Amino acid sequence: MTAPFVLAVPSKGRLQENAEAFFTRAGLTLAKPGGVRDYRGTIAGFDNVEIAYLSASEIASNLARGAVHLGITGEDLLRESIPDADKKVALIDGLGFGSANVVVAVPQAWIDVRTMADLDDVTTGFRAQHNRRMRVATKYINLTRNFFASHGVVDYRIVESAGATEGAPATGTAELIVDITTTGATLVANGLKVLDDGVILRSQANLVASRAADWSAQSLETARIILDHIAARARASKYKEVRTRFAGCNQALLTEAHNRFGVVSPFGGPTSSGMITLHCPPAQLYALSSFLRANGADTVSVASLDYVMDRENPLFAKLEAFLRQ
Ligand SMILES: Nc1ncnc2c1ncn2[C@@H]1O[C@H](COP(=O)(O)OP(=O)(O)OP(=O)(O)O)[C@@H](O)[C@H]1O
Ligand SMILES: O=P(O)(O)OC[C@H]1O[C@H](OP(=O)(O)OP(=O)(O)O)[C@H](O)[C@@H]1O
Ligand SMILES: [Mg+2]
Repeated sequence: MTAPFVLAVPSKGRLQENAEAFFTRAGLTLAKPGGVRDYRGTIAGFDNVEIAYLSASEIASNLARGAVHLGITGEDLLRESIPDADKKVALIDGLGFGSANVVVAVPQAWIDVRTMADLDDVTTGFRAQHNRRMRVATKYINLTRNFFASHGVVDYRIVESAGATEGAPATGTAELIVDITTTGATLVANGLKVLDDGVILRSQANLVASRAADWSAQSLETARIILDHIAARARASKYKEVRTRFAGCNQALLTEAHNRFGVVSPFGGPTSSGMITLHCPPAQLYALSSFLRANGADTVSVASLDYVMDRENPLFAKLEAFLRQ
């Protein structure tokens, strides 16, 4: 039997539910044959796919090693744990969930410290005055080093923190922190503020491909089918389907609709009786239907799309381009 194609899915934490819902929306039904506690799964209808349920950070390291072909994890974990990440993994698609920023935060009481340049001044002053360097609590060691270096900040040292990082300044184990934040509530609760230019990374969950995985012809074909499902769903959710028929519907009108509302006509121009099917960005639906009625349409119907299967698959194209590099 040939080696299976391995897809890594978050097994816990805040990415888990969203990741499972994402595959379901794409028409890929994940199943755990051994019950909820099983850390191996399958996709209904795929014989040769193995789902590996792992934590978000394990998914990042497995992608780097090539132990999984595709996986879902946070960009923060990829950039932190994989040196030269863009050579080892391809971020195929941002998924619109798991959004969080990796930030530099200092005590709110430091009213004169608003920017990284201000931080540079105080770290230098601190070292001169106390004869030791300011401490930065974080688990994002590599991101912190690179970001501080790019701002010329050198008088600091990192105190590795595995959890409750925001508490470090109050408990006296560090002067400032680098951590991930979404709502900012944890920072505020701990009397901290983000520096104005202190956003290191805007992260979200991504669908990620590994270069080091075993990309046999069969694995590539499996990836193509999985990405085809995902692309069809992504394409469908960008548009609503708009249908109408009226005598004055012509190519000039469609060109105007395209330019004004971002509308596309996937099946070509209107029929001889003026029948047309359009795809329209959701935010432009009312404006488009007003435009069509002003030009003679009596009725305009709007429907949601589940899937749009195009010949082109931009996600698979990205994977192929990455593996060719
Ligand atoms: N507010 C947030 N705080 C932390 N992580 C977030 C947040 N929002 C989104 N994430 C994303 O979720 C990823 C995993 O964090 P989460 O806390 O959900 O998992 P976890 O089970 O704690 O993982 P691990 O055990 O590996 O730390 C983060 O690396 C980040 O990409
Ligand atoms: O900006 P906020 O919306 O307040 O979210 C940020 C907090 O959430 C995360 O912790 P998490 O809940 O994952 O706990 P953990 O550190 O144990 O993983 C993160 O480490 C912050 O502490
Ligand atoms: Mg966590």
